[in-house]
Amino acid sequence: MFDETPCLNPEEIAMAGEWVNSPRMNRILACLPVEEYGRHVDAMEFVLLKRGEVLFDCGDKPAFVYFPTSSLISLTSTTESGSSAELAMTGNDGLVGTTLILGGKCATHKAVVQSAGGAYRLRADAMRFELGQGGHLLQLSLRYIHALMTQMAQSLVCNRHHSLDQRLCRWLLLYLDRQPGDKLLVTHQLIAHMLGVRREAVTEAAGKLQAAGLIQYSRGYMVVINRPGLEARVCECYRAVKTEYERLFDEMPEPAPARGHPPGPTSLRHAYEDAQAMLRKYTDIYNFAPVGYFTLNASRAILKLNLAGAILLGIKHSQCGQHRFDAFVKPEYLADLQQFQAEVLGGKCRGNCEVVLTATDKRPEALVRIEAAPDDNGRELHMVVIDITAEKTLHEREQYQRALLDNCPFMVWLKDKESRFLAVNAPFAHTFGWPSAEALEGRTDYDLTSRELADAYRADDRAVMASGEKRSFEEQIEMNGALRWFETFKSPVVVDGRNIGTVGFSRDITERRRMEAELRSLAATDSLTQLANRRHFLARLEETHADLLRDADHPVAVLMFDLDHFKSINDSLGHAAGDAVLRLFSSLLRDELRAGDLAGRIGGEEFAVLLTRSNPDAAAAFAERIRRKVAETSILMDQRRIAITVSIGIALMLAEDTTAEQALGRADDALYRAKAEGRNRIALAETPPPQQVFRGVQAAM
Ligand SMILES: Nc1nc2c(ncn2[C@@H]2O[C@H](COP(=O)(O)OP(=O)(O)OP(=O)(O)O)[C@@H](O)[C@H]2O)c(=O)[nH]1
Repeated sequence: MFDETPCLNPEEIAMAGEWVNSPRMNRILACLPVEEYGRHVDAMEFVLLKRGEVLFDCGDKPAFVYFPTSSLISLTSTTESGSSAELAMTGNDGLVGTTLILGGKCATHKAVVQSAGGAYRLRADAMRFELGQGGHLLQLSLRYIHALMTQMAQSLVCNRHHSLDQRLCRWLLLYLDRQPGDKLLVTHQLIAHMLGVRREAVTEAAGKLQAAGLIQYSRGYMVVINRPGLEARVCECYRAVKTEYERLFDEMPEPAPARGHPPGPTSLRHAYEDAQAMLRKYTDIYNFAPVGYFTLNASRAILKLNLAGAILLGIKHSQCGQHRFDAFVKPEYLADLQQFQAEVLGGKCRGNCEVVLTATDKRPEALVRIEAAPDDNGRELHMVVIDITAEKTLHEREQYQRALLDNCPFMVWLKDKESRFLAVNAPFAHTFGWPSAEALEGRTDYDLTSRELADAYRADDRAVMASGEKRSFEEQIEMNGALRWFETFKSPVVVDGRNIGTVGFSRDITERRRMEAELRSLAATDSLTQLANRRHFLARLEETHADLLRDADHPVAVLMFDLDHFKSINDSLGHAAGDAVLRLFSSLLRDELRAGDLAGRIGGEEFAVLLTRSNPDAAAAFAERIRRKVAETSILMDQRRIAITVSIGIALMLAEDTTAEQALGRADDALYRAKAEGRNRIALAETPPPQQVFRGVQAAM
């Protein structure tokens, strides 16, 4: 029938290339509502058809339905003797594969590419599924078949009753209406074939049209240069077909890019561009949304889904219709999903449901939140599916972190670089008397404490951020009327090498401090007398000596005391009585001390006293007061009155002393002398001269 084998010449490629890229160039596809269009487009495949290519032959089972955009397809019928004629032609006005739509198994005609160009094709099974949905595509397809039958019937009438000139005009105009541009890549032989007449007759008729200035032809192609002239000359068969085709598109509810009068190539192109722009926008929003969009029918077959949805399920975007959503849901969640669907379709207001999707080869199991609404008829479910696995994991991790923080015995806080609290733990909020940790978020130290303290904390934070170093300190803060000790650690929070805030830990160490003080005191105290023990007394003696070396203007006196004949008390009355005497003497001693002075028990019944900022006279007066008080005191025990006396040695600590114990040694020597001289008396160490010290004391004795 065609003298060329299937091919594309450069001119055809240029023409096709100009038009190939938009499914909306096909008027049926352009008439589909955007939603339905979006669903089909993904399943379609673009093909560049070569002139002479047979899409299917009579008796074939068509594997695809074609929606030509810039190609033109002839539907032809061939007799047993081999002669053929064109039944109808289909271009961007329709589809090829009507057998499928009408439910037939095999094609009753042949579909052959008459003019090379582009087409989109949909697999037969996908088309059947779409037709089964009863949507706009079905309506349009049936209407198109009606228009096609009109074209066939009109061709039959025309071929029988009208002149070849008119038939040629009809054929050329039908051709032009179905493909872009005004150029027809046809030979006289081809036209003759299509019209079922001899080539010479076509050449003659074409010659007339060319002579009338309506067309121009050269070998292989024809250009229409006066379309109105052709329309004036054509018979009514063309207009009958055209009217039917316009009705097909005009009565569709959805606005189509091409309406009203037959669009010329330019207006058609604009309409396509607008439609394409709108589609691109819509498709982008729909497909690149960060959540999955799904439309399910009553049995939860996926009618439509976007790119994110396809990725979530691990299926191809074009595979909608082949899957049920249930296949991706873990079985234990199916009942809830079904109930959710029933409630949504039944108009009950259920916010969402959460189900777990089974793992795919691209991702592990995913927890998704589904929000849904019914379509207008309450039959389909429009779902937004959000993968909340990460959100849930994050939430759980936050709960763990919160538990960790709240159960931490420290107060913990995080501050931004403006010293605003980003997070604090429950102990922190509790310590400052706030109802919850959350209530402190966004607040500052100025909301918690005095301006002065808040200023200091702010300065600390800045110092930590500026230096990038940790800081720790102990401080005493008045809290609820009581002074409490806190130990605080602050560190910078570093992200990508920048200090963006601080993290702090603090704990109340009031009790620890109290215990430490108690331990220190216990370690320094003689348990029997509650005076300083020997170790503590000697330590203080050392410190005092060091002070004296720095400041010799404040003399220090060291006194040694020893109870006289103490052994006899022990021996005669027992050890407990001896202890009682030691305690009594200690209390007498303590009563005479000024602040800054220290008394210690440095041996069994030996005591020492350190008098700071003293002088020989004052030290002697102190010693004398003690001696007299002891002598005047007696203890009644086992109905016996026990009299006690004490001997005392005094020495001044000298700046020349190389050790503190030298002064103690001199006081001990003086004590020894006091004992030797008869006890119950005071003796002053050799240096400084004794007469200075004893002035007035001797007189008292
Ligand atoms: N009850 C009691 N006795 C103690 C304690 N420590 C030491 N002693 C006794 O104190 C006595 C000290 O006796 P001595 O050193 O001989 O001195 P003294 O009897 O006081 O005689 P002079 O010091 O020379 O007057 C001993 O009997 C010790 O056992 C103590 O903690 N309690």
